[in-house]
Amino acid sequence: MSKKPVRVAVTGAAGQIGYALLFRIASGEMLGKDQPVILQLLEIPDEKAQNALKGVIMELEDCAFPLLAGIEAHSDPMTAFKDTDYALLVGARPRGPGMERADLLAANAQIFTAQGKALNAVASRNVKVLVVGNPANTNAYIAMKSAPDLPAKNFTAMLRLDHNRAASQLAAKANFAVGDIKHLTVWGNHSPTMYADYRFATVDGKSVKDMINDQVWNKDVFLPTVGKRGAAIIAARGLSSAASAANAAIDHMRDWALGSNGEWVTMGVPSNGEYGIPAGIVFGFPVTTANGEYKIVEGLEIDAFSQECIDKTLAELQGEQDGVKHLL
Ligand SMILES: NC(=O)C1=CN([C@@H]2O[C@H](COP(=O)(O)OP(=O)(O)OC[C@H]3O[C@@H](n4cnc5c(N)ncnc54)[C@H](O)[C@@H]3O)[C@@H](O)[C@H]2O)C=CC1
Ligand SMILES: O=C([O-])CC(=O)C(=O)O
Repeated sequence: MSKKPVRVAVTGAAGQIGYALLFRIASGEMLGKDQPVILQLLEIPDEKAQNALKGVIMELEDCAFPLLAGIEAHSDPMTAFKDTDYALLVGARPRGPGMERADLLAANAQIFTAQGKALNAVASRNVKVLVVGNPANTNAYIAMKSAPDLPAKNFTAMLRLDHNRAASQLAAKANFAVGDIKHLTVWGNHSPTMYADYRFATVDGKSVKDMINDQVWNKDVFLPTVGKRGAAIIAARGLSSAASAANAAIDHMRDWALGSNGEWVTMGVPSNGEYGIPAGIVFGFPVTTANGEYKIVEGLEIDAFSQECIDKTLAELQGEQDGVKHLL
């Protein structure tokens, strides 16, 4: 018997990430090749954006995806999020050259109070929320705080792009296949302060740290390369990363919904006090996922250098949160 369709809301659906994301969701890459989906697409109530959304919908129709059980266009989050099971909050202003993601807070924060309230009012009580719009951790925090009737744990931020970037840099450095790396993580904020940590990573049971054995490369090359990759892409493309961001969003939601088979993945999730991160801060952690739930990997040793990195990214997140207090 075929499965009942689930509802997937995507905001910013006519934007560049939206264009790289929707077709993959509709083809079953996110929730499985046996899971029908109804897409609930939100764009701003502006003629140009709504027209662009119509065009995207025409293309989705023209793909004749067997799993696409319905498509809706919306201009109001209160209708877009009705009964939604999954919400991918992508719609927000991207940064341009010379900006940091935190510079977007003023422009984007209000989007996430409104959308948090709408999710609180009309979404499925089990909705799984992924915030992609930047600054992603703090926007997820805002949405979570604006939705007091939904479980806080259901609000997550995207650090998977950073995780994937780190895996790729390590594979190139130590000459292994990128898909073979296990136990990698990225701690903290989706910003240049993030701490990509390969101390526990292995390939075929061998330690990646031992294979590389170069703390200077870690500190002076690897961490800045991963941390500033978004800016490097903006400098090269004139636009922020879109296909790789969409791919990371698919990875994040797929693993959350379908499980990571014991493997670590990185998700930005509200802390419960793990590793000394104050409760409620949306922080990148190593997690494993099973049965639609994630679990933070606990008990890892944090050495002095790692603690310094974690403290730095935490301080930045606390500063961002202080800056949005008046909205909550
Ligand atoms: N967390 C991450 O790893 C990444 C995050 N991003 C962020 O994702 C966001 C979207 O990026 P792009 O798709 O490249 O931008 P874009 O400008 O191409 O598209 C954004 C779309 O969102 C729409 N939008 C704006 N406000 C909205 C609202 N209140 N409700 C619904 N739709 C709304 C716009 O009309 C536009 O069509 C940006 O904030 C960007 O910085 C981008 C890459 C990676
Ligand atoms: O850097 C940006 O502004 C877009 C983004 O978040 C990324 O590519 O990591």
